Amino acid sequence: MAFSFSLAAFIHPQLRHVVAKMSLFDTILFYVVHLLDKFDLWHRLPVLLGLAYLGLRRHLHQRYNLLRVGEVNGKKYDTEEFSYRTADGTCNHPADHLVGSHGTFFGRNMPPSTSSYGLLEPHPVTVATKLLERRKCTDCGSQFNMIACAWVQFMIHDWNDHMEDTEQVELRAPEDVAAGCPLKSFKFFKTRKLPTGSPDLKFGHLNSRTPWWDGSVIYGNNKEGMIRVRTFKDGKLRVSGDGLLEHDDNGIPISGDVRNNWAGFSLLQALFMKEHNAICDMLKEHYPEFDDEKLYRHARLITSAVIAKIHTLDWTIELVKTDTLVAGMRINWYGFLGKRIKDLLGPKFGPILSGLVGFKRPRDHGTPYSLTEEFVSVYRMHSLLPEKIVLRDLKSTTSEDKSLPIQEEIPMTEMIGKEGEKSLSKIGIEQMLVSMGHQSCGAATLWNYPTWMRNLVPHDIDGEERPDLVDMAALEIYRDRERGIPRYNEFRRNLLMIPISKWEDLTDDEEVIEALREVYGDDVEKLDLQVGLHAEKKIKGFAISETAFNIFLLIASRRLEADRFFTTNFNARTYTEKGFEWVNKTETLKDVIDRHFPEMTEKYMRCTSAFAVWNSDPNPRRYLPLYLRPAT
Ligand code: HEM
Repeated sequence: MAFSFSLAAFIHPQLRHVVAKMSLFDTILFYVVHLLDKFDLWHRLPVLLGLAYLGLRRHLHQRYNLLRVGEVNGKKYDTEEFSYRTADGTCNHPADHLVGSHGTFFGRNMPPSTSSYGLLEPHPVTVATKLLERRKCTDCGSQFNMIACAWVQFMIHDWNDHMEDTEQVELRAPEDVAAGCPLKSFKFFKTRKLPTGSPDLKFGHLNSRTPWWDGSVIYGNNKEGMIRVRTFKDGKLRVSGDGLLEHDDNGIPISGDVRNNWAGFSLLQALFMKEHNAICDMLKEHYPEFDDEKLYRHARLITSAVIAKIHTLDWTIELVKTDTLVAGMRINWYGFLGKRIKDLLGPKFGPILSGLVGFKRPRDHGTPYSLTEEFVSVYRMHSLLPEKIVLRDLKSTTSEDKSLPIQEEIPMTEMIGKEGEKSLSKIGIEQMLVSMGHQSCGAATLWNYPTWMRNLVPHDIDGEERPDLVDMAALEIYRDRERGIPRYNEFRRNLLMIPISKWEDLTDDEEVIEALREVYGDDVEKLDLQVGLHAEKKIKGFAISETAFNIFLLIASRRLEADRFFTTNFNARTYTEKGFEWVNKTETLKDVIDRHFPEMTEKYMRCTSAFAVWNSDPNPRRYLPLYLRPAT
């Protein structure tokens, strides 16, 4: 009794209630995680111990942070007949054809906010003006470049977008900040809110994109979208002669997703449509009996797996650049025993030893797959976008460190939407790709929200420009509140993380603390999630906050392990022998770039990953095996 009392006293008072709902086993795991959190220790541990911490934390999130929103009442179907990714994301879950399809509910990682603060408390435009708007562009150094920034939008447009209502809201800038705001007021559509029919979470929002990692950003989210991009010849997609996207008569790109596009995003769409077409050529050569439909279906499976693999083994490793995370992400794909053993023996030894990918059945931990409201919030990374694109002169000779002289600086406003498409076609795919490779992207910090996004022309779902401009910085604060996302401290408690009790727990930056006090007083509970995520002290090597990372830890695994085409059907039988080989041989974005532009990285890239700044140093050679390394 005395023992359990003293243990309870060890837990942060605001987290004691979470233990009440846990099993004894989970309570013990939670104590271990909490102890390491108290001393801010896990990321300083040697790789193996750090991995053990992440394993325990992920287990707890799988048990306590997956909430079902609404019922999915699809049918059972013949999984053999549907051994391909459908246009609208149906027929992936083995027992319910609707799970994860276009137009289903977003799930949740935690209950909606319980705070009593109003939608306008403090006013979103005040938060945007005093804490978010960029003062001067802070970049990510050599860690992350503009390809990495475009990549994350490329992923978001594969996974999620909220359906809108037909009713509009208007936000007016409060008088004391209005003079500093490009828009004194702006209008936008409410998020569409629907009853779920379930007693716990009564309302929910619908996802207009298929949440599976199915490449819908290039293939579309339904049948009409798919028809738009296909040539219906040899399985191929429509790509223009200059290697970029084709456009319709209104100047809108032909691609799976065209909303709020910019040149870098379109470029990645074009690159992976080319990848799809190259896969079609390869398949046709080896399987001449395949018709257009069969070529398309197999090429889609293969391309989607290549994208998922690059995100897991290349992009994420650059985002959270520590030895522990390199090991963790590789274990997600290949397992603890590594690539060589998996290639040799197959995924025989379960998810930890052989990886989540190829596991014999998908796992959803009792909650049907969807992406979540909180996942969307932690991916609000518009501060990665710069004020201008720095174009490099490819005609000049590179210096020894592969640096290139600057040819021109183009404001981002000329790189977005239809105008951006025109700029890109003048620049061309190669110059744009190399230039993006050489430019560092913005950092996820306060006072770094792009100024041009405070009077942005948003698109509708068809890529048409809307008449009402929006202040995105303020809109994002409003969106989280409107969707019931808990504020920062409640969000952390729900993620079993230690909440802050004073501003100094969040940051050492005096200037930031002063500004937080000006907007929120001393009430740390009022702090908006976005502000907290951007203000939080970062773990060494992390380009994002630890709070955001904990959502990634859960969902990055879930996107793989819940998907039939990354588990039961991740094999040569479904992908074809040659297709499976294609996925196995592609590890990084550099591999894809090398395939389509054979001389580019050799000539212009010095660093190891195509997501780092290209003229920066490659990763140093390390002799100690990864699992034996001390903390980074
Ligand atoms: C030029 C580039 C971009 C433009 C013009 C743009 C614009 C927009 C707009 C207008 C919205 C909808 C706002 C609303 O009504 O709620 C949005 C949503 C969003 N954007 Fe971007 N964005 C860009 C790049 C990015 C990047 C680089 C990221 C990084 C992850 C990103 C992440 C998101 C997310 C997570 C949402 C919320 C989606 C949802 O509601 O489900 N965007 N963006």
